[in-house]
Amino acid sequence: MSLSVTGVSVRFGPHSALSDVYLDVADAEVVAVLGPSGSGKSTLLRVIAGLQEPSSGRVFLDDVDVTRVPPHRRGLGLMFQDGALFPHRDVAGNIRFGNGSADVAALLELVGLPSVGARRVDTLSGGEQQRVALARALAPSPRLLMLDEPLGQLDRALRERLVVDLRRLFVRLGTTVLAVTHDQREAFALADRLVVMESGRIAQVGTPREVWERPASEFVASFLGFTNVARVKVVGGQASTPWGTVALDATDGEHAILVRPSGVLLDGGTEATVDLATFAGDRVEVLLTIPGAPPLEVHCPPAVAPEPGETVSVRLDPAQTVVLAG
Ligand SMILES: Nc1ncnc2c1ncn2[C@@H]1O[C@H](COP(=O)(O)OP(=O)(O)OP(=O)(O)O)[C@@H](O)[C@H]1O
Repeated sequence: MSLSVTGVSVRFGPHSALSDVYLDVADAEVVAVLGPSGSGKSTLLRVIAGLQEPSSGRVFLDDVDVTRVPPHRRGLGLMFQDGALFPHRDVAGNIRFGNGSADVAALLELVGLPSVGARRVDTLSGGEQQRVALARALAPSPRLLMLDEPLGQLDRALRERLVVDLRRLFVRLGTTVLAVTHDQREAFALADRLVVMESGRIAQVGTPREVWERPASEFVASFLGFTNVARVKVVGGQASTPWGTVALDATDGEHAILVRPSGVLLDGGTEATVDLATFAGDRVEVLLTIPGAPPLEVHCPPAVAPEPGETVSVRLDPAQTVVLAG
């Protein structure tokens, strides 16, 4: 099922939770909605589900205007944070709730939990409960599945395992999926395309690779965890950054740039002092200080990483310096 949101705004009194949002999702596409707390992610999902009336704008499912259609007649599968399971009922009873004719055994097989149908929900682990909630959302055979923090409360290792299962399941079912998450790694692993939200507006839409390689703005770059962001002046293809000059393919004038941590080379140039070195498995994340400049993050292979207090000299790799739009 395709989805189209056109010009949707939601106001709560003087506060705008969504401002003029446009979004198209193709049939069978998996889209993740990312953004800081309060940026409007849940409100967007609630508008699409019919749980929140927009102040203006429209929602189309397969090109049919459903803006005034009640939630239960939109044919969507919902797995929302507040749609918790009934802990004292058994798994089958939870899945059948509101889905009388559901094939419980087949749904449990689908989410990788065969033979728990008779178990009480409160005897299942957190990860198993998430799978049951997913089975319940899939029970009406929705053509658009909407998930709000599907792996919300789980620990990192379990999330990473389940996200792979989810991705496989969505590909197999061919369901269109819109999933809200605040976890960018989860979004990258799950989605064909990402929507990054900022204060009720869409800050960027693109494939995970596009968003990672070319963040559209300083906001998106910072949200993705990049710290080496600065406003620079470009003259004749040379950018003067607080950390030294670098060749930059941009017009003369002011630009916002991002230097990837792997694009800071420790082989000559501006002198810097190592402030912090944090071991992160396959790399060491090093924070450098240059007098008068913001901190500069660099990722080094563990074998060659400098120690705190050491002096190094840095050079910026033009291939890893990106111009940001906003
Ligand atoms: N019913 C409501 N009444 C008033 N304000 C609301 C209501 N629902 C949401 N808001 C406000 O709208 C903004 C967007 O909220 P929303 O829940 O969509 O954000 P979110 O991105 O999903 O955040 P989180 O990641 O914390 O869940 C917030 O500032 C929130 O306080």
